[in-house]
Amino acid sequence: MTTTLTGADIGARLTRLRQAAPLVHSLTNYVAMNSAANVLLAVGASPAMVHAREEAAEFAALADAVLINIGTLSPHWVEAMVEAATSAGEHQTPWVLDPVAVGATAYRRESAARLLDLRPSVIRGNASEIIALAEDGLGGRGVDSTAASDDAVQAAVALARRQEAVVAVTDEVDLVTDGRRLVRVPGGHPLMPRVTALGCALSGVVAAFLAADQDPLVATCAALACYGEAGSRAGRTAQGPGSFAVAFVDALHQLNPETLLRREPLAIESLD
Ligand SMILES: Nc1ncnc2c1ncn2[C@@H]1O[C@H](COP(=O)(O)OP(=O)(O)OP(=O)(O)O)[C@@H](O)[C@H]1O
Ligand SMILES: Cc1ncsc1CCO
Ligand SMILES: [Mg+2]
Repeated sequence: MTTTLTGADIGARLTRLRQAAPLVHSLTNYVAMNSAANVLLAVGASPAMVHAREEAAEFAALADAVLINIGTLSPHWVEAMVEAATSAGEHQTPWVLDPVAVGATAYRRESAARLLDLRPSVIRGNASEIIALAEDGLGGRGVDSTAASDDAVQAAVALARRQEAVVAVTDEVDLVTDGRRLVRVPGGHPLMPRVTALGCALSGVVAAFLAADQDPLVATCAALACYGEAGSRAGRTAQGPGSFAVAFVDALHQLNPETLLRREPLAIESLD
């Protein structure tokens, strides 16, 4: 059975997010911190980049959603991430894991495994990262993907079933699955992977949408669709990666439910 998610459905979720202005506690990497905060503000959320171990649990308890990104790890950060994820679990606060470059080193794999045990609501990565997580193996070229989202369908479904979580794989066409349903989200622009940390910022946007929705699969699709729409719009005026980054934040800020009405409905395919 296939149902759909229309542009109006996505617009309604964007409106809800902006009304709620969710506080997104972000433990993200040094590269992403500033751009991710600006992206979250542009979409209508309230970012806080708080990563000291001494306050991570307390802050996560205040937040509407939590983002944990392993991009620039060190032991103190990992302990803070474990504290924040544990606190999010205790408070039924949704949280997103971004497993940056998880296939690259044993330290990343071990740290990601500890975080997976704490049950993220959503895992968002590129194809190489999702394949590495699902197969507990190697993959990718540092933080960049060497695979396409279509190569990661089986891995994403298997990981979603094993973790009882939503898994999102981003690429030219994004994939979202909770192990029972599968959605393909087109959109975006080829300059997006040429701007660092746009994927990291997207994981924060997914967290913001989760805070305002009961269904994490639908919330994730809405986040990806809004991001893709803003990316397509920014690509119309950008001269290259530098001006794209600026145009993209402006496009996210200008995005409104009316502009989303023209989007093709997304098919929610049942895997049962
Ligand atoms: N070739 C492409 N065409 C259109 N959109 C793309 C393309 N590649 C990636 N995107 C979009 O870029 C955004 C970021 O996804 P990407 O897969 O680059 O994340 P990532 O590899 O984790 O990024 P980073 O590690 O730099 O933060 C997503 O919205 C995705 O849809
Ligand atoms: C470039 C880079 N290095 C570590 S994290 C990061 C941001 C993109 O994932
Ligand atoms: Mg990434």
